[in-house]
Amino acid sequence: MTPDKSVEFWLSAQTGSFSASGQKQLLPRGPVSTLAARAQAFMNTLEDGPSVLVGAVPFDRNAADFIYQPVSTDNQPRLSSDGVTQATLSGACTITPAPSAQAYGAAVARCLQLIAGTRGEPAELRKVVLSRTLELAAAHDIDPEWLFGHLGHDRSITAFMTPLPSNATGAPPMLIGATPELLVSRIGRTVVSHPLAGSSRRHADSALDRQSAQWLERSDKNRREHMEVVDAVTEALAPFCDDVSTPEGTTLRPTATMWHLGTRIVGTLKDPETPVGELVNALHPTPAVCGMPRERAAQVIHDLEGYDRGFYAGTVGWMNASGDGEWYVALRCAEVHGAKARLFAGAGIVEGSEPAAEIDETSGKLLAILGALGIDENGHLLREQAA
Ligand SMILES: C=C(O[C@@H]1C=C(C(=O)O)C=C[C@H]1O)C(=O)O
Repeated sequence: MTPDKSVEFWLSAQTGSFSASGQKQLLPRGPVSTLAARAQAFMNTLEDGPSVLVGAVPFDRNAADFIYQPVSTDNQPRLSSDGVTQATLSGACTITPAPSAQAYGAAVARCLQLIAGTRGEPAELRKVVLSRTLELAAAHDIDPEWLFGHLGHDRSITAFMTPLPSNATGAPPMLIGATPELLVSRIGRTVVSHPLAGSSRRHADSALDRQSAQWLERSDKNRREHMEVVDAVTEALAPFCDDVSTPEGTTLRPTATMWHLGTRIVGTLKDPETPVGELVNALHPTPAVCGMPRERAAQVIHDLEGYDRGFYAGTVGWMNASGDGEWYVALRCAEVHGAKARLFAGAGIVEGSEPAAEIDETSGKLLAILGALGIDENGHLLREQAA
């Protein structure tokens, strides 16, 4: 089944898809620290409509989220892209990298100096996730459902689409993406988080592809970076859960364009009343998208990136009156508004990172959304893909 125009919110995972139509009532907006309390107050006074909230939390913990009660919700099998025929944007488009790849490389180099400069200090910087963006201007409006529909080609990811706040009248901006990363889910007492950190590119040639995966598995730098994220998530969940464990250990997680190291972390709530909003607050943003220590890394991101991430590297999901919910990290995504889109990708910078490799890694991550748009990083049309 292909996306329905009246639907504004979609999450389409391997296990099935969840969609929500219409916006009935906005949750009073606020920072993530008050999310659980606002959601609770909302549910307590709810008179009609679904007892579900959907939407997005921005990267900045102090910025206001955009979460609402929809008019109706639906659960279906995973969306397939089978009916989606037009494979590329129609007409010419231009892409302006912001920053340029070269300027991004310089920011990575600066970041490495900052990391080295704090070595030995009590709160030394160990990791900063730096991102870059591509500004796309198309000849015609980009249809959010069309783009979302194309993301279903990659069955390893969770495709998402959610509206964003807007001052203007007309269709709101949408955040649309193909995330491989679960921030946290809470169903009953079971809590799951599946952080990723450590990446290498996929290749069409199968021998090269295998080599890239093996390199990642054996890379000490990536393993260390990954374990630090796993430790941080485990520590953040520990106060809420009895037995936090990693049943499968660390495994290779492929998407269509990237290899990642991933670890599924599972716990059982001590207090069955703990709602998912409280867990989102405890975890967001993890070092997979911000860095370590969190506040110091967030400051470096603010100083070096030079733009507001908005909802990129935030979290997108749903929660209900029982406190259940699923929240994914908003990655491999674009903010789409009319004929314009802004695409985002970042990479974790640690001691030993190399600017050229981080430029290449972010290019690989951008391919998730560029491929769905049918263009390359320069805005050139890719060959007509099989739909
Ligand atoms: C920041 C992004 O990805 C994150 C960073 C990763 C890394 O540095 O290895 C891996 C997966 C994600 O947690 C992104 O896709 O923009």
